[in-house]
Amino acid sequence: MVLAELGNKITGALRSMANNTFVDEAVLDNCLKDIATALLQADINIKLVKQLRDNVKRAVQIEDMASGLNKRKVIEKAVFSELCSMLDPDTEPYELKKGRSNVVMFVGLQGNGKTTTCTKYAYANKRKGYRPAMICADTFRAGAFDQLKQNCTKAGIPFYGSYTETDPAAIAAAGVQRFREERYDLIIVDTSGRHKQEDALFEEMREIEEAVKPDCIVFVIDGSVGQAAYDQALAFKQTVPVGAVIVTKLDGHAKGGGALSAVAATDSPIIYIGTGEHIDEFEQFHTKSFVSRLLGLGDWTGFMDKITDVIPEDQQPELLEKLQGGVFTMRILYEQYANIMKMGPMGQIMSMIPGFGQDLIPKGAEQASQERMKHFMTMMDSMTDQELDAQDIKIFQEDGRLERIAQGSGRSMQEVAVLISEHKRMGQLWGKMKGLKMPGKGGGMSSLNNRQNLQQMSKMLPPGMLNQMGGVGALQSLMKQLEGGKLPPGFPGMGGMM
Ligand SMILES: Nc1nc2c(ncn2[C@@H]2O[C@H](COP(=O)(O)OP(=O)(O)OP(=O)(O)O)[C@@H](O)[C@H]2O)c(=O)[nH]1
Repeated sequence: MVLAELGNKITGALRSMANNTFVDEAVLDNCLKDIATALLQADINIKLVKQLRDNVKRAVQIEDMASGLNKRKVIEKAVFSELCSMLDPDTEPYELKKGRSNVVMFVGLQGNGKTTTCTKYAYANKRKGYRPAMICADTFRAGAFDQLKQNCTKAGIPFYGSYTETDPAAIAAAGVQRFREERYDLIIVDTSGRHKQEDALFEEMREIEEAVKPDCIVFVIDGSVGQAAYDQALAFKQTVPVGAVIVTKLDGHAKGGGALSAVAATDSPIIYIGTGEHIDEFEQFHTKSFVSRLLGLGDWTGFMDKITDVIPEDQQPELLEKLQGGVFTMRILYEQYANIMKMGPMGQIMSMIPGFGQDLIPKGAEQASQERMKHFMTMMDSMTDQELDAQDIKIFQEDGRLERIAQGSGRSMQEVAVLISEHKRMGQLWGKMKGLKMPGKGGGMSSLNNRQNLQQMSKMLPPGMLNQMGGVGALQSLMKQLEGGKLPPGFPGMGGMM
């Protein structure tokens, strides 16, 4: 991600202050100059950069600072907090409400990733327990309805559109009415875009808004738009009441900064970012976590979001019970693989851990790991209930079992044997976790910043995940290194599934 370069440059500017014995006005000015240059190079709006510089200087008041204070730390804190303010409009996004039909309309220029983003948004909320449905109100682009249909079919989401009706507002209204009647609680309206801002597009947007009266309008913007992003976002906001922003394509070569400035233009919060073409490559946006990650400080909140996403709170006691029981069956292993698969790309998750970059797990290795898990799950699909719930692995030594599982799943007997030994290895790991306590609701889920909390977290992780990360010991040694102010060059034991 090119944004990582921005983070490195800002961190570099902050660290360079350590080269000076005394941190005075001149040192601060130099550091801020480097930070401003980095932000401008990332296409952040020039007015916002100037504001950040002025605000940090005002907040720090270096000449008046008491002599005992660690000036570098104060400056770092001020920069962190100004970066957060720049990305946080201080307005809350619309919160979806259960038990009613929430209508969310997506707007943005053509090609910015609207249709893909609508599907990702629907899918992310489906996983949270909503019943989403999508409407294609784009009659401008030939093939738009087909694209939406294809996306929805893959994601298992109902859709509505028309090949004959030419009025997008009429399609949107009819679709919303139908899905309301069918009691869908999240109705997503995908609108058309144009290559550029033009009156016809804005008029159409107004008509659709009028027809469906959405609860929230989401503005989708491509992360690579650059300095033009601010004016583009402003034009949309002046036409319809944009309430949230999603920045797409923050993977790849997007500089990102321009699109991030859309927050200031729309006065609306970023709710998600797109980090790839795949439906899973979509992350909830929390300003502080994002800035933390940008500066290489990790993102425990995002990390815990992912974990609580896949182990819903009501299932956590059940997991705890199994843990305390210390019996590790094939069925538990199956559930843990399913949890890991639900978490999405591992590289994305690892980048949320302090000191790790997105590039730690190469995409190829990640795919191979997912494939392997899928194969394991297919083999387990061919097991009987007796095998899945067996408390003693010896059952698999009985004549013909391995062969039957291999045949049923279309895998080789050797692969089934590998699965059995993997199960054994994981069972031993679980044995070590016997009797541990699970953090309770609000019990430090988002503030895992000390050793005790980190240990707690390790207890919550699905064992497959923990294994991928290098086990409990790896987490603890990571914490030790962090306490010592050192970021580790790599995570020990990245073997396991990878
Ligand atoms: N790398 C990457 N590609 C993305 C992301 N989001 C969308 N895309 C790709 O961007 C291209 C355009 O996406 P669409 O969803 O068709 O764009 P759109 O804004 O709906 O276009 P119109 O329907 O014409 O308005 C597609 O190839 C998507 O796969 C992302 O986060 N990362």
